Amino acid sequence: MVYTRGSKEDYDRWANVTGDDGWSWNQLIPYMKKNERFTTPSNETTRKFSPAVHGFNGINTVSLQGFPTVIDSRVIQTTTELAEFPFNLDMNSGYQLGIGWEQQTVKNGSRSSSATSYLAPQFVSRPNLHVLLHARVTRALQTNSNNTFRTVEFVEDLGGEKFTLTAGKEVILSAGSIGTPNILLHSGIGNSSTLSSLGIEPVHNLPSVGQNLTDHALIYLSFLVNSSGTWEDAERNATLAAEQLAQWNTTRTGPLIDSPTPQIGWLRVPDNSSIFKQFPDPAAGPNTAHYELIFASGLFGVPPPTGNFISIVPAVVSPASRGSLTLQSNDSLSAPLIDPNILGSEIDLFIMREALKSAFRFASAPAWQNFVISPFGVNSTDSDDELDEFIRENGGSVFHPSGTAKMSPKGANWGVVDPDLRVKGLDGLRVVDLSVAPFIPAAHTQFAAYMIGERASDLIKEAWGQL
Ligand SMILES: Cc1cc2nc3c(=O)[nH]c(=O)nc-3n(C[C@H](O)[C@H](O)[C@H](O)COP(=O)(O)OP(=O)(O)OC[C@H]3O[C@@H](n4cnc5c(N)ncnc54)[C@H](O)[C@@H]3O)c2cc1C
Repeated sequence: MVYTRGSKEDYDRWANVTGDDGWSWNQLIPYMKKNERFTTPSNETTRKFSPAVHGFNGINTVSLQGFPTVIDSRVIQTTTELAEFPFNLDMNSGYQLGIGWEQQTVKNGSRSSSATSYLAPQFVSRPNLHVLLHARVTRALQTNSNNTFRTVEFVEDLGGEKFTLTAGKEVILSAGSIGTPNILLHSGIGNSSTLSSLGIEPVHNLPSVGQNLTDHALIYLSFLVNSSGTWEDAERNATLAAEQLAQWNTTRTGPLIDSPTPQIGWLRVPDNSSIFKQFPDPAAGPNTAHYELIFASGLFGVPPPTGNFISIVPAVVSPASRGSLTLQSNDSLSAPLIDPNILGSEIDLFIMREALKSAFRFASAPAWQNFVISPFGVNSTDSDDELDEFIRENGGSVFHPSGTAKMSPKGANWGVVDPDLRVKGLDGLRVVDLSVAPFIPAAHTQFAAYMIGERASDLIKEAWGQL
C-alpha cells in the first residue's frame, strides 16, 4: 500500500539508458495522472501533500494516513530539530529527499490495487476480456515463422493437459520479474548455451534474460519505547484485536485502515564518503536517495512477551548489487533458481550500515526524549563489524524484484526488450511488467509497474494504429 514514485532522475535514467525520452519523468506525468485518483481523508488539509503533483481523476486511489499514531508528531518534530533530516511536503513530486508523510494506495480504508481498479467489475465483465483462473503459462511458442511468437502454452492444473492459444495481434507477457524470465527461458529465449545444457532447445539467443535481478534490502530495526499505543497492545490482547477488526469490518474506521508506515524518509550518504573512492555512486543522480527510513509504531514480526516498540526500518534503495534468475531443469513447471544477491556489493553494505547509524541519530533527537528507551537487538554504539553482523543476520527484501527482462536501446546487443517493450529480435511478443525496468527506482515499485503498464497501453495502441 506504500505509494512512492521515486525521483525524477530515476526515470530520466531510464530514458537515457534506453534512448527513448518517453520513459523520462516529464513524459510519464500524464500516465501518473491517469493512474492516480488522489483522495484526502475528510479531516485533511494540504499540509501533508502538494496537490499540484497529483492526479485526481485516475483509476487507482491514493490517499493519506487516516488514523493517528504515537509517532506522527515526533517524526515531524525531528525534521525541525536535526538538519540532516529535512521535511519534504511531498516526496512524490519528483524531488524525493527528506522526511514526509507517506501516501498510500488505500480507498475508504481498504487496499486499492490493480485487482480493485484496472480489474474492477465493470472492466472484468467486458466482452473482449477473458480471465482464466488457475491457469499457468508454461511457454511462449513460435507461430508460423522462427521470429514470430504469438502462441502461448498453459496448463489449468499443474501437471495436467497443456493448452495453447494464439493471439491475432500480439502476446503481452506480464508475469512479473520472476515469472516473465522463467517463461522466456523455458520458451528457449535466453542464453542459448545455458539452455542447451539444460536440454531446452534454444530458439533465440538473448543472454540478458534473467540477469540484472535487482531488489531493495531492508533491516527491521526496532526501538523499545516508554509508551503504550503501539501495535503490541493489540497483538497481546485478543479482545482489543477483535474490537479493532470488528470496527474495520463494520465501518472501515480505526487503526486498521492504514498502511503500517505513516511517514517515510529518503536520504543519501554524504557525497564525500570514502566508499565513493572505490565505487561509483549507484543512485540515478544527486537528488536520488541511497537509502530509505520507514517509520512505524510497532515492531514488525512477532513481538517479545513484554514491551512496546517503534520501528525505523532502513532500506537500500539505489543498490549496486545484481542477482539473477536461472533454471534448474527443463520442466516448465519447476521453480526457477533465484539468487537475489542482496547486499552482494560492498557499497550496498556500506550504505545499509550508514542507514542504520542514521536511524540511531534520528531516534536520538530531542523529540524522542523520554519516549525511546533503546534500540532493540542492536546497540547504537556497536562497531562497524558488529553492525555488519546484525545486518547479515537480519537483512531481508522489501519484495521489489525488478529488471530481469530489462529494456535497452533498439539495436543494442544487450537487454531483453526494446524501449517499446517488444522482445528484441522477435515479432508478436511484448513484456509489460517490472522486469523491463533497466534500473530499480528508489521507490516502492508498484508505481513503476503502473507507469510501465500505462505507457505500454499507448505503445500498443500506437503500434496498431489506434491511438
Ligand atoms: C509482500 C509484498 C508487499 C509489497 N508492498 C508494496 C508496497 O507497499 N508498495 C509498492 O509500491 N510495492 C509493493 N510491493 C511491490 C509490488 O507489488 C510489485 O513491484 C508489483 O506488483 C510488480 O508488478 P508486476 O506487474 O511486475 O508483477 P506482479 O504484480 O507480480 O504480477 C505478475 C502476475 O503474473 C502472475 N504469473 C506469474 N507467473 C505466471 C505464469 N507462469 N502463468 C500465469 N500467471 C503468472 C502472478 O501470479 C502475478 O499475478 C510489494 C510486493 C510484495 C510481494
